[in-house]
Amino acid sequence: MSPPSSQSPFSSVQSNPPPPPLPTNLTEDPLRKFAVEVVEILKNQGYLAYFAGGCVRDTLLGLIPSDYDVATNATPERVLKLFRRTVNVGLSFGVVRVVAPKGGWDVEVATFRSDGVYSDGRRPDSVTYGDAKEDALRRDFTINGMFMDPLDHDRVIDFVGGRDDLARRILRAIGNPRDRFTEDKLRLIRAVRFAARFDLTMDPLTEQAIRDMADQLGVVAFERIAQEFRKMLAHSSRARAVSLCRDLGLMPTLLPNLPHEAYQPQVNWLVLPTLSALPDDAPFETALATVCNRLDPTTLIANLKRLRLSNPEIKRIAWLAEHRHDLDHARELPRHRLKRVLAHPHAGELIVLARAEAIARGDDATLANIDWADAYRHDLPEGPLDPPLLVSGHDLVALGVKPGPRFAALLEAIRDRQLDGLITDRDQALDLIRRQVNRSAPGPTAANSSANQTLGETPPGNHSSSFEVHD
Ligand SMILES: Nc1ccn([C@@H]2O[C@H](COP(=O)(O)OP(=O)(O)OP(=O)(O)O)[C@@H](O)[C@H]2O)c(=O)n1
Repeated sequence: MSPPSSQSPFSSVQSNPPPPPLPTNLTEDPLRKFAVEVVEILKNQGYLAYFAGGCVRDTLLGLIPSDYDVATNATPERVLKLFRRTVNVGLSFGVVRVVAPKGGWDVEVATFRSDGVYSDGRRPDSVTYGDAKEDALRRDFTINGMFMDPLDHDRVIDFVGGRDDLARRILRAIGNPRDRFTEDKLRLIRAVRFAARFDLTMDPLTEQAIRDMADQLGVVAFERIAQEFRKMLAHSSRARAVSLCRDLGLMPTLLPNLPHEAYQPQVNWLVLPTLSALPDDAPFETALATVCNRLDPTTLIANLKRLRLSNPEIKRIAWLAEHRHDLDHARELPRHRLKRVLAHPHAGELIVLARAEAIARGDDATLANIDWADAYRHDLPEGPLDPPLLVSGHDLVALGVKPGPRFAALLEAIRDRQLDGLITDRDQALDLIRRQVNRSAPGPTAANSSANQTLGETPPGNHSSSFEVHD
């Protein structure tokens, strides 16, 4: 490591005009203020220190960075000594997390380095501390390879042409794309995420390298792939991201067993217009349910487990997938069934998904049904869906029903009728049971099996009541 120097080593670097003044919401950002303090402390000790990577890109795009990375020529050991609250997040890579004195904020400080061989296709086997230029050249894309000096009017230090590419909206790997992707295969999907998120055109060489190496994405741990996929699907640019994954051949690794059109560029795939029709802030679960729309439940769950989703996430997506068409004929659905769907915690998300699909299909009749269901949902009373039971198990015994599975089914059917607005008092409920018991005579066996058959869930669009008694 060269001795600390306060003189800029960047005289050979293309000198960029300082970016326009930062918007007030950025200068007031407490995380940025803390990151500037970190740079200041390093510089006061005679070290070089800059903002690096994604936070520079975001600032130049006028966005508020969600995190700040600082690159410096101070060794990790020096960084650990200079700051009181630190976490050693990757000493072998020269990375130290510096935590704000009162907590709440942290900034990763990394020593300028060049990476050794990447034998696992994900991380370098070793790193060598170097200078800022070497540190820029080891990074993935030109837009992510810039530094910024917040103490010198946000001067941009750009060894890789990132500023031009950002201005021309190009996503380009630094140096030879194949080398960058060979080093770290996760970059294959990061490229898609950045291109979609910032609406960038892919540089042809970078694009060709992704196409050629797409099947190597699978060497990366699924947790990491899933993190990237999740970020893509949670962002409003999700349709372009999924379309790029398809066009570049990444889809089979992300989600195997999708229908044929999910992997074939130029083939009409309804999922893409549906993703475009989702609201910008739709959660990633809604988007993933959209992408997986034609998977059978078992394959769907296998895919979601493979992506290492949590159980609540899997349940949420599986529920959306199971009920995705329930509202297409909402006006014709038995009320108890409609109310149960609409009272579900994810009903709002289901409406969003069903609406987007109807828009994508240009299906105005279905859209009208979904809008009607949405209005109906807002008119539903707050609080628990199920009304108080009008009859009890004792009543059923008194009426001659033998305890067993039929008990629960009969009580459920009474509730359904209450929800349908067909019965409102105890006498009506008792009468209904009496008639059901009489119908089921001559033998309890016949009665029980008929009740079991008819008291199950009614399929969507099926008009028959779940109770066998006809008014
Ligand atoms: N596989 C990777 C991951 C990261 N980086 C470098 O490390 C920086 C920080 O990485 P990360 O925080 O993962 O991404 P960001 O660029 O900050 O993007 P995001 O806002 O999505 O986190 C990147 O800008 C890039 O310079 C890289 O070269 N190769």
